[in-house]
Amino acid sequence: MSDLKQQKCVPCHGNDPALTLIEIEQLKPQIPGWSIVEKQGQLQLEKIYKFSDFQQAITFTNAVGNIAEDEGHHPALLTEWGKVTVSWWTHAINGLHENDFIMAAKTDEIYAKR
Ligand SMILES: C[C@H](O)[C@H](O)[C@H]1CNC2=NC(N)=NC(=O)C2=N1
Repeated sequence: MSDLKQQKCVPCHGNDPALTLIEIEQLKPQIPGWSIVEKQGQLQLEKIYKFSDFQQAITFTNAVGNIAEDEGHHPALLTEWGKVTVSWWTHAINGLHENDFIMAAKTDEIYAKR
């Protein structure tokens, strides 16, 4: 399988099935440090990134927002002093799609290159 962070999100209109638990377990090793959490009955990818002040956290938040707009796939972002909590899931299917793993990998790349 090619590197997730090099992939583009595919349009998801709610017809695709959510990933199965087996598919999720197969993809998870490619996004180390991300947790699978269940919120309001939906599986989501979640990761907390650490920073040394608020400015760095908000700069990272904006960079993640920019790739979300580029890819047409949007996260939940909680920006606090010194940390940003990023959550990816696919609203259209109330669950996880490969797009979420692609975006998680791209989020890690932004953090690594900041
Ligand atoms: C029309 C538009 O592409 C859709 O509403 C997109 C926008 N961004 C999205 N982001 C996420 N995370 N899930 C979606 O289902 C979704 N749908």
